[in-house]
Order: sequence, then C-alpha cells, then structure tokens
Amino acid sequence: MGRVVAAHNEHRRSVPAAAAGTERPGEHAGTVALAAHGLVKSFAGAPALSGVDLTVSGGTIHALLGGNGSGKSTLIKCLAGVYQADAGTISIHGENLPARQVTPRRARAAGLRFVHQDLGLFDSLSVAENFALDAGFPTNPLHGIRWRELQNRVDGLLAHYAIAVRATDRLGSLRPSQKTMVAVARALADQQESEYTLLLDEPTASLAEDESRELMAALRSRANHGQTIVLVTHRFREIEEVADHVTVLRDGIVAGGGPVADTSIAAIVDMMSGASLTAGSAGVEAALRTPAPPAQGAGARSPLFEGRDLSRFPLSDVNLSVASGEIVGLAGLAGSGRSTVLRAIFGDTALTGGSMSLDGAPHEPSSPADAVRSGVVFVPENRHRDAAFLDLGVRENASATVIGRYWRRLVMNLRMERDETHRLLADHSVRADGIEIPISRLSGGNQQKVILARWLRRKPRLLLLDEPTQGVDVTSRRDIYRSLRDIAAQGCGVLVASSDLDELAELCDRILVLVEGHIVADLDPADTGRSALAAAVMAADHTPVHLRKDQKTNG
Ligand SMILES: Nc1ncnc2c1ncn2[C@@H]1O[C@H](COP(=O)(O)OP(=O)(O)OP(=O)(O)O)[C@@H](O)[C@H]1O
Repeated sequence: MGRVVAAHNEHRRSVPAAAAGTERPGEHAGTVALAAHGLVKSFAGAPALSGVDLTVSGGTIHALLGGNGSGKSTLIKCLAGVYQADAGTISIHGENLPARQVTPRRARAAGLRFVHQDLGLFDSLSVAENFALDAGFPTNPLHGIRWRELQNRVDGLLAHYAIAVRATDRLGSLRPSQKTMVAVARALADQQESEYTLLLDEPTASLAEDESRELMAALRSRANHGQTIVLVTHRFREIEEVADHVTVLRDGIVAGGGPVADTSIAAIVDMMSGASLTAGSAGVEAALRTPAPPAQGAGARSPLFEGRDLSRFPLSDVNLSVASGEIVGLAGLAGSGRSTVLRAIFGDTALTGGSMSLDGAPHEPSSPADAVRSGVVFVPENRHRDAAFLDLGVRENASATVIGRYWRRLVMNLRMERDETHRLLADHSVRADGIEIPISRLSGGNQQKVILARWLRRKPRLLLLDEPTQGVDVTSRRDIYRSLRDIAAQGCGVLVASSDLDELAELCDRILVLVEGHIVADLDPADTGRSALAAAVMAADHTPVHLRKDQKTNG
C-alpha cells in the first residue's frame, strides 16, 4: 500500500471531532461542481496551458499539483477570470461558459471563491476593512458605515477560525501566516451559502505546521459538509491528510491524477517530473525520503557566529551559535521569534539586549548593508515585499548582489552578465522564458529560486534564510538543499528558519527550537524522531531540553 493511502485513512480517524465537524456526505457529492475542458492559454506565444481538462466532484477536496511553472496558477487565474483563456470551456455547477468569456464577476456569480497566492489584501487597511472590500460595508439608512457591526462580525469570523488578531488591527502589522489565514477566512465568510467552490492557490505556503494543520482540518470539515474545494499545493502531507482527488500538471498539460487513496507519492512525482527524469517510482520515493549526505567538514567546525542573551520582543536571552560549514535550523510556531532572530543578525532589527560576534569579532550591524559588507546575507520570507525587484528583469534581479563585477571603469560587460545569468538559471533549474522578461512574469517558485541563487553567488560567510523553499516544488527543493550543502561545504554557516519540520530534519545538522522567544531545545535531527521534534515545537513550557547525540530520544 502506498504512503498516501495509509496516511489518508489515518487522517480520517485522527481529525478531532470538533475540527472535522459532524460527518455527513456532501450535499453535492457525486455531482460535478467544476469542470474545465480543453483550456488553452499562451503568454506572448509561449504556451502556459495546452488543453487542460479538469473535473472536480461536489463535496470533495481536489488537489492540484505540479512543478514550478507547470501552469497551476495560470489555470486557477483562468477559472477566476483574471486571465481569459484562449480556448476551452468552463462548467460551474452545470453552467457552461466559453472560457474566453469568463470574467471575475461571472466566475463569482457562478459560485467560485478564490484565495490567490498574492492574497489580495491591503496592508494599509484594517482587517475589518479588508473583509468589507470583499463583502461590502454595512451601512445605516443615511449611508454611514456601521463600523461596530462590521467589527463584531469580523471579530466573530476571526474567532471562528482561531486567528489571534483583532478586526481593528492594521493588516500590515500581521505576520504573513496571519495574513493568509485572514484571506482564507474572508473567502469562506459567506460559506453558509451552499453552491460554492473554494479554490485556494497554495494557502499554506507561509503557514507554520500547527496553523496549516488547523486550516487543513477546517477545510476537511467544510468538505464533509458539502463544500467543494480545489487546493493548489506543493506539500504532499496536505494531499495525504485531506485531499480526495489529485490532478498533476506538467508543462501546461494534465500529466495524470486520480483518487488519492489509489495514488502513491512516487507516482505523483513521476507525473510531475516526467517518467524519463526518474529511475522508476520506487527509486524516486526512496530518493525523496533519503537525506542527502551531510556537508563536508561537519564535525570539524570552527565557531563562526555567536549570539549571547539576545533580546528583542519576543526574544528573551536567546543564545545560539553557528559553526563554519554548519547548517542550523530554527524551528518554531509563527510568532515564536524565528524571523526576529534572523532580522537582528542581519541588522534589520535593533536588539534591546545581548551581543553578537562573527569570527570572534563583535557583530553589530547598523543596517542590512552593513551586515552584507561583513559577509552576512538574508533571503527573507516575503519575496514580493522584501526581495524581488518586480519591475526589473530576471537578469537584473539575478545580478543585483554582484553587479559591481560587471563594471570595468565606466563600461558594463553585458555579455558576461548575460552568460553568467544563463548559467545561474540552468544551475538552479529556473524555468524562465528568457532573461530579459520582468521577474514578475516568472511563476512564484521560479522567482524564489532566482532570489536564492543571486545571494548564493555572493559566497557569504553566514547565510540567513527564512522559509527558503516556500512555493518551490519538490524536485527543485532538493536542488536548493544541494546548493545549501555545497555552500556550507565551502565553510559558510547557514541559519535557516522554516515552518516545514521535514525540511529542517532533512537539511540541518542541528535544529534549535524556539517557543515564545525562548530556545527550548537543541536537537540533532539524526537522533530525533519527527514526533519528538513536533512536540518540542508545540511545547508550552520553556524548560530547556538538550537532545544532542549524548542524550538520545525515543521519539
Ligand atoms: N503574466 C504572465 N506573463 C507571462 N508569462 C507568464 C505569466 N504568468 C505565468 N506565465 C508563465 O506561464 C507558465 C506557467 O506559470 P504558472 O505561474 O501558472 O506556474 P505554476 O505551476 O503556478 O508555478 P509555481 O509553482 O512556481 O507557482 C510559466 O512558464 C510562467 O513563466
């Protein structure tokens, strides 16, 4: 029996009754809620979808998978009417529409609800105002806005989805995970109206494990009550846990799919990558599950970075070190302080206490530029806000960290820059329709790969990463892990924060667990079971536990 089957059935037993709701067959089970036939979409002659068929049964969760640039977001946007497909038909709850004529208004009227990757929220507005932009503001007979009513309603929804923010909070003050939860809650706000299909484009990309599980449980509960859901994801665990059907896209066509219970992970990976790229299903599954060898030099490391008694809300007296050639993971729930640690080391957040050193000398960066000068670089979580120059081309984005090397006196060596960019994109398996197009036209995962690649080429002494493989497909993820191990093997220290515990277990030499600003565990992934790691992350008390090689766990 494949892993998917086992875990799938296990989930049906393990979802808590409160989360899963009362089980009853979906009202629309057996009917087709959403179908697409022969969808075709090209961008400036380059095909993104080449005749895609999709059939989604009512009351089911249908996972949509595919490698970076395979066409998932384009398909979702064509269904949403954000893009008009060039050809094909879309049938929504039995209503047939030529795909060319689908507009956002028609898609909505027909019963589709979307949460896109860019969430569609406004940082400068309050959470309540963001809800109201979608559903409208309640007004009194004189057309004044009934703020109290709006806030009460939104606070009720936030409580319902266990989102720890208030309706009056400014959206910009929320963490990315909280913003995603707000967008999901907003899309589901009118879920009591039955005939809706909810389409979510990587809703858990920036969510920590507990939040993502909560969301998955909530989605499963909705599906059990008849809600139809299409879920775009790169995370196999989510498919295992909640999906009923899976469709796999590759290069703009449907590469395969079927009921999740009958489909193994290895088969899905084969569909994603093309059988010719894999050495057979069993080999692929084993490769995905087998950690790659540790970075060279592990075991004989010299201290590189040390932080002592670091404080800055929510951090409290945090001590940590990263050795030369070591990959250290930072695990913790959203709000535990993971990003604050990284930003403090990068000079983007001032500490209120403690001290840092790099190679034995004080490390007191007054700004990110200062940190970069001393060899510390940071790949942040939110690439749209913090990392990518969206209006610039792929070439400029890829060269931004090393631009000086192409200038000789006042002349720019464009040919050298172009050649190196082509090589960089090939090395990092970036799929781009040329290097001169704006980076915003790349798929999300390919943007992430370009940003990571450009920092790696600076050959930093200490590399800080926040959610490095968010939105990156499974095969590219392994390429990224390989790049990180290579750079560690050259003596770079790597500190990586991730909400994906499997990622940390596979990638890191050591994992530090942060709970509410305290480091509560220093774990050796080779000796720590997955459940012990998860338990440490969820720990409510701050008693430090040190589970290194000399103190093995049974977890
Ligand atoms: N607005 C656009 N202009 C030009 N090309 C685009 C545009 N949007 C998508 N593409 C191209 O269409 C192809 C499919 O991209 P899409 O974003 O649908 O992939 P995806 O499967 O969602 O990838 P990811 O997992 O990385 O988000 C890619 O080659 C991409 O570069």
